[in-house]
Order: sequence, then C-alpha cells, then structure tokens
Amino acid sequence: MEFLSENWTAGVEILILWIGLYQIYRVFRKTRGARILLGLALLLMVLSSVSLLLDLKVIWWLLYKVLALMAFGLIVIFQPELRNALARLGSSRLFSFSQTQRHEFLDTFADAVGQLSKKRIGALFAFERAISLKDHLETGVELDAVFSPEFALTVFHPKTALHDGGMIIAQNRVAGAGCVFPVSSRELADRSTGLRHRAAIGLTEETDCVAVVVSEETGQISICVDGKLDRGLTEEEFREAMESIFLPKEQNNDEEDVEETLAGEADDADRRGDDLVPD
Ligand SMILES: Nc1ncnc2c1ncn2[C@@H]1O[C@H](COP(=O)(O)OP(=O)(O)OP(=O)(O)O)[C@@H](O)[C@H]1O
Repeated sequence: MEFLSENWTAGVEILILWIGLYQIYRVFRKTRGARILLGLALLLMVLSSVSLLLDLKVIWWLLYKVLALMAFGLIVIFQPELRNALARLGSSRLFSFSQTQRHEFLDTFADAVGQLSKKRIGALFAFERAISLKDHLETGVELDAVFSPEFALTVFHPKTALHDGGMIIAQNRVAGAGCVFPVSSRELADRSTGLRHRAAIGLTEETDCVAVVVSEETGQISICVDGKLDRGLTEEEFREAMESIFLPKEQNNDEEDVEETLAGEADDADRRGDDLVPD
C-alpha cells in the first residue's frame, strides 16, 4: 500500500508514455518512414546496450549528442506524415454543402462511374478533403467545372488530351484533370496492380483524399482510402461506400433530428395558427 502511494505518479507517467508511443506507432506504422524509424530504434538500442555493458564512454557520449540531431532528422523524414497528421487535427468538414447537395452530387458521380465502368473507360478520381491537393493539381490542367457524367466520359475518353492522369474534385466541382499522382512503391499482395491503381494508393497514403478508380481492362470499380484499395465493387456497393464516407450516419441522424424538430415546431405553429417567423 505504502509502495503504491509513493509511486503512483511513476505509474501515471508510464501510462502516458505508453499511450503516446502507441499513438505515434499507429500514425507511422503504415508509412514509408516506418522501416527507417524501426531500423533507427533497433540500431540505437543495440549501440546503447553495448556501450553500457562494455562501458564505452566515447560511444555513449556520441550517442547522446547524435540523439538531439536525430530529432531534427526525424522531422525531415516524416515531414509528409506530420503534415497529414496536423492537417487532420485541424480539419473540419470535408464538404461545406448541405446534405441534399452532397446526395445529389454523389448520385451524379455514381452514375458517371457506372457508365465509365460499363464502357470500360479507365478513370481515376481524387476527392479533396481536409488536405489540399493543390500541389497535385499543378501537375495537370486546372479547371473549374461542374461535374457531370458526360463531362467525365469526355475527359477520360482515350482520344482526348486530358484522359491521361487523374481528375481532382474539390468542393463538388472539377478542380483539374490530367494530374499525376504519386505512385505507391509499397509491396502489394496483388502484384498485377497497375499504375492507375497504384497512383490511387499512393495519393491516399500521402493525403486524406478519397480516390476512385475505374479499370480500363476490366471495368472494375475501386475505392481507395488511407492507402487501402477496395476492388471490384458493384455499382450498388460503390454508391453505399461513397455515402458511408461522405454522408456519415450520425450526420444523417443529426440533420434528420434538426429537420424533425423544425417540422414539429412548424406543426405546433400550424396548430396554434401562427407563423414560425412573425411578420
Ligand atoms: N502517377 C499517375 N497518376 C495519375 N494517373 C496515372 C499515373 N500513372 C498512370 N496513370 C494512369 O493510368 C494509366 C495506365 O494504367 P495501367 O494500365 O498501368 O494501370 P492499371 O492500374 O492496370 O489500370 P487499368 O486496369 O485501367 O489498366 C495511364 O494511362 C494513366 O492515365
């Protein structure tokens, strides 16, 4: 009991450190730098154990000095991941549109993807969310167009100048086309995964965007989020997956609740025979 009362702060410290380290591990485990971090940690552990065991003072002193420099090195190595994590922290809503507008847009988009898939026209889309895709926009042609199935079919038609590369969609509008996305160099279970799909994986590994791919070869529809590619979706599955990403359930319920409350108030007002907003 006495031991506990004297050392409970140490327990709290261990718990905080453990949670912190686990969160860092979660953020970085799937990233390009994860292996570098693991390698560095192992090297440090081995070197410090050897220098402690054999009492190698110079090595120990050098390790101590190098650690400070390494902190800066890690910031450089993990710069993209840190940028993403910070952007996610500060992110708010992915679209600043009403539920109905989002619904309409997703409907039109699913329609376009269905047509591209049936016609076997290869396509790659990236939906911008909290992290800006401006850098990637600069690799293609900037546009500011209303999205429609006809527009998508025209852009991705193999004979057009913009068909090569990806289309960026931001705020329900087409922000650009013919954009080159970073290709993932990760080892994939399916070795036949081509460049279009790898570009979707690469971009979603680096940013929080949602990528959609239509395969030219098979007409397969895929969605990619956080570097995870979900392949071979039917049109219906695709529609549902997009809705679950962009129209989350709680949000639906929240807005439904608000609508119900307003409808209830309107009914009460009707019954009372007066207006909600008086003249
Ligand atoms: N880095 C990239 N960024 C954007 N688009 C790319 C990129 N690399 C390739 N593409 C697009 O992918 C097309 C080639 O796709 P490829 O056949 O290698 O991929 P795939 O994943 O097998 O797709 P598909 O099933 O449609 O053939 C290119 O013509 C180009 O339009």
